[in-house]
Amino acid sequence: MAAAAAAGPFSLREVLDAFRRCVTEQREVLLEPYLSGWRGLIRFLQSLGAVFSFISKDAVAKVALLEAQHRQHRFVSLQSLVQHELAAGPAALRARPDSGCRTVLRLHRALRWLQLFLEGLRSGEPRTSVLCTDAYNASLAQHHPWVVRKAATVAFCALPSRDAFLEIMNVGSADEAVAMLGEAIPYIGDVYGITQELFAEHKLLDLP
Ligand SMILES: CCCCCCCC/C=C\CCCCCCCC(=O)N[C@@H](COP(=O)(O)O)[C@H](O)/C=C/CCCCCCCCCCCCC
Repeated sequence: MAAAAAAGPFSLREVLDAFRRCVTEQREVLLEPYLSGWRGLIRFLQSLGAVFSFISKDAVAKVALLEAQHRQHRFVSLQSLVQHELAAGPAALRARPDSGCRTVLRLHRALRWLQLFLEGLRSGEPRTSVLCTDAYNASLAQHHPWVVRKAATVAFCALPSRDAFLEIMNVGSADEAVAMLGEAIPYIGDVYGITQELFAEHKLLDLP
């Protein structure tokens, strides 16, 4: 938990750099920058206040689980993690509530939410709660029970304005922030696309 909650202000540039460093020439997704990108995002979420703590706690726990596996097995990439866990057989993997694969899958779905949300912010729509709800309904919501969906949509009403979001990104003027979003979204989309293919290839997109 401590590592994922590391101090320091949010910087979209750092998150962008982390996701840019994720993808290798061989189209592998490196675990270290992937987790670093998530740690940056979590820092942002934690700065939004207690109303979002049930979400950040879940994200912190998932990143911490992957950090522990990264330390223990020295996985370099998502591909090596998947290969290692599949070696025990698909049935054994499906039975594990603490597998790296099911944890990555949850973050992977959240990455799709992020991609859609950032696209919305870039589009100029000022109502962040609407942007966030739309992105959520098109991604994570279908995997969450009613009570989580309800709590999430209530929390979204407490989101700061679009202008505040652009300021918190810490990259200069609103125009510069929007430009950086345009730069960041394809990197995030690339990581999402490669992970989606990897999980589809191994029939892991519905891990319980
Ligand atoms: C300048 C713009 C930058 C935007 C930065 C956004 C920062 C967002 C940081 C983190 C995103 C949250 C990641 C949430 C991961 C959720 C994983 C998940 O689906 N977990 C559920 C299933 O887990 P298992 O039970 O199967 O282990 C779990 O039940 C979830 C519980 C918490 C509710 C999750 C709601 C997620 C809403 C989407 C994030 C909204 C954040 C809004 C902040 C802008």
